[in-house]
Amino acid sequence: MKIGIIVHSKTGNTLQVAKKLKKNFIADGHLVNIEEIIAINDDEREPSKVRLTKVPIINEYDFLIFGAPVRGFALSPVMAFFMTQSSILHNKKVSCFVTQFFPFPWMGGKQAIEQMKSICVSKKLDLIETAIVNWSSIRRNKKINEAVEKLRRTV
Ligand SMILES: Cc1cc2nc3c(=O)[nH]c(=O)nc-3n(C[C@H](O)[C@H](O)[C@H](O)COP(=O)(O)O)c2cc1C
Repeated sequence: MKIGIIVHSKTGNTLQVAKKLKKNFIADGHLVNIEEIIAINDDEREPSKVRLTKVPIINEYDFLIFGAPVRGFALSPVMAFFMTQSSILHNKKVSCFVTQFFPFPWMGGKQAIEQMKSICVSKKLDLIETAIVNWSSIRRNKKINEAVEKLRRTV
């Protein structure tokens, strides 16, 4: 299967999880690309005002994984903008994950995932699985491995 891991990552945490996921998918025999979303105004808080410098073409993938950081108890505006404006084919299979600094999912991770879920519903995407990685958790590595395994099983 051809898998696209679509990532917004400023300080590298989300990208680190994406790279681990990619390694696992390759071991499972899939074709995998990481596509980074980059914005000129990465700190913009209003999704509709985000301006992207790099817009990945994602229609060629059979399965999409979206990965993004939590910003201000919500999904990063850059990912919110990309997912909302992107002309993704209806019924495409997707999974989503977020990374957040705080140790508990209710401190932004859950809210960000809910946002991703509602974008998927509005785009008629088939959302298969979601995962949250809490970066400051003392069990961070375990959480990364659990998220990777969870997402890996969905493909
Ligand atoms: C402006 C801003 C707001 C943030 N808000 C939250 C938050 O509400 N909850 C949280 O747990 N982490 C928050 N974080 C931390 C990031 O979600 C976390 O460090 C994430 O793993 C960064 O991912 P990246 O390295 O891929 O950019 C925030 C970071 C920034 C820069």
